[in-house]
Amino acid sequence: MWQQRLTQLVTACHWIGSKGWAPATGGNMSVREDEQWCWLSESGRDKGTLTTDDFLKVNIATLQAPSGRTPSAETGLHTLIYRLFPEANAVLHVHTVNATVLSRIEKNAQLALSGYEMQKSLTGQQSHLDTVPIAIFENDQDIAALSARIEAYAQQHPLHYGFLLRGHGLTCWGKDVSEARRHLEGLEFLFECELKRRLYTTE
Ligand SMILES: CSCCC(=O)C(=O)COP(=O)(O)O
Ligand SMILES: [Zn+2]
Repeated sequence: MWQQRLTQLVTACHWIGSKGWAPATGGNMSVREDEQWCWLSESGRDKGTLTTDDFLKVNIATLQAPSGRTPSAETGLHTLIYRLFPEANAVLHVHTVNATVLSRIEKNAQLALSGYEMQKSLTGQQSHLDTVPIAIFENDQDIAALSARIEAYAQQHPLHYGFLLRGHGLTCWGKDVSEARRHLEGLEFLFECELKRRLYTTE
């Protein structure tokens, strides 16, 4: 099961690379093996050309990688998502221009998406008339501190689909690689629309 997920993740990484969403080694990706373990991209790799050998088995509770190799610098965000959301089986983190810029233009702690048909690309969304809040967290080089802030937020608010790191990028997830890809592509489309709307209108 997880082996198939990992193969699908490698394909997703190549797609992300072809879109230019993981420039200059930015981004990281993972899939869950089970309750205890996940497979995370090795730190510092070009994420658009990864193979299955570039993913490291990581303990979700301890963040340890038995191989001794170094998993993503943002391992703590992936393991947090697997701990918080038992239904999440794939996590994608990207550095898209739209996510990076929009998260700086929006000064609030949430980006409110509404009025877009493409909101329905997000699981459970049924109408453009609803508002989908996407949390924005201040970026932090201290990933343990950032994880603690995200965990505290998640205890008070619903946290669906993904979150933005201000000036950094988007982290999103799904019940499988296919759903995580749809959330990524849907959110990225919505971010681009929202950026353009803000450029061309004053509302
Ligand atoms: C030039 S990318 C800076 C680090 C980062 O934000 C990222 O997503 C990649 O880090 P990793 O350790 O996963 O390669
Ligand atoms: Zn990053």
